Amino acid sequence: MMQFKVIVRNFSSSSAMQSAIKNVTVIGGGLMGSGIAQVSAQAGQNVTLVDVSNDALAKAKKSIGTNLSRVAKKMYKDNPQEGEKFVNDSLGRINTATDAAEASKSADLVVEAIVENIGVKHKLFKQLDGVAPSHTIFASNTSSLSINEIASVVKRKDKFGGLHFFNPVPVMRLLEVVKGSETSEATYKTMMEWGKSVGKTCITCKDTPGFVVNRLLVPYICEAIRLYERGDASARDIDIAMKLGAGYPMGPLELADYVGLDTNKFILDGWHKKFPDQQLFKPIPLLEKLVAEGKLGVKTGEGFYKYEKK
Ligand SMILES: CC(=O)CC(=O)SCCNC(=O)CCNC(=O)[C@H](O)C(C)(C)COP(=O)(O)OP(=O)(O)OC[C@H]1O[C@@H](n2cnc3c(N)ncnc32)[C@H](O)[C@@H]1OP(=O)(O)O
Ligand SMILES: NC(=O)C1=CN([C@@H]2O[C@H](COP(=O)(O)OP(=O)(O)OC[C@H]3O[C@@H](n4cnc5c(N)ncnc54)[C@H](O)[C@@H]3O)[C@@H](O)[C@H]2O)C=CC1
Repeated sequence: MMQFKVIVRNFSSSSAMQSAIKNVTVIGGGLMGSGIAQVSAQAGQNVTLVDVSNDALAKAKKSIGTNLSRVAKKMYKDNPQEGEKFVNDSLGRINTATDAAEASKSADLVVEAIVENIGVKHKLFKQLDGVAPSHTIFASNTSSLSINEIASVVKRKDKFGGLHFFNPVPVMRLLEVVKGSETSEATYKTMMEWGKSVGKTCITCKDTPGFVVNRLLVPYICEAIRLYERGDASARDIDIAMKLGAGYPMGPLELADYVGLDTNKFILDGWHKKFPDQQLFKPIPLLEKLVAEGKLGVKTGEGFYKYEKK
């Protein structure tokens, strides 16, 4: 029987592939930013994790500590002392800050993982472009926006690309490396090398909506929400169906809650605006309702399901 086993690939500083990137600034300390900070620190890089919210930073540090311990337990199962050192060394490489401009002044790479909103991303990158060193590469972890459009506000368009991670970052092995129309070969090569250095298998994508994974995954999740909304099956049964019938580790509604219903809605709204005739991207009343009620999934304790608040 084929087994679906989640494999955590661990890259300590000693085993990591060398990367030209030593100092990484990760902007946005939510679900994704905290994971990106973790894998970078595990790989021996100096990380500054930035968020506008001190609460988010405190939560991020706590979850990084917990997740590093999970990694250490497996990596150093016969040597708990080494495991503790790995956790402390990795945590010690992560600083936190609330001033993105200041935090970018010493960065070789800035990875942005803030809210999926083009206006907010533009404001951030425009500000950083004026202060970051000229060699600094800018990357967005956007799920659905165009890398060219995000890069349109910076002068360093040759040093701008997409680095799209998957949730949970420490576990999911893929990194989509997105080349914008003006991303230079040198930037692309550095991004690919950096991706490998943080333990990911990198694929290359053009700057098309959703790149590879989300162009397939988001319509699938949306169709599942519509199926549930129509009352064709219960949430639980839809999820069981896709886990047992298609071998997915999570059902589509569980996955929507895991990704965040706000993020799902941002993606769908953006694509609907761009492609109003595409049926798959039409707004979903149930999704709108849940988001309006603040039921964003795991992160708020309720979405399609209820969760214990962490
Ligand atoms: C929206 C976008 O732009 C793109 C996206 O991200 S789309 C979303 C992509 N992600 C997915 O599709 C996730 C699908 N789900 C899964 O792969 C799995 O359900 C899951 C990895 C999330 C959890 O797996 P699980 O078996 O149900 O739970 P659990 O036993 O807790 O975890 C499995 C392993 O991962 C580890 N793990 C889970 N989360 C972790 C984390 N955040 N950090 C470190 N390790 C973690 C656990 O320690 C465990 O390790 P062992 O098996 O060695 O003990
Ligand atoms: N949730 C997911 O599964 C995935 C999300 N993404 C993308 O990653 C990005 C972040 O998503 P999540 O981590 O899920 O969101 P999140 O809501 O968990 O975290 C976003 C964080 O950014 C902070 N923030 C907002 N504006 C900021 C600013 N101007 N400067 C600094 N910090 C700011 C917020 O305070 C929040 O802590 C989005 O672009 C999303 O589309 C990509 C892959 C998967």
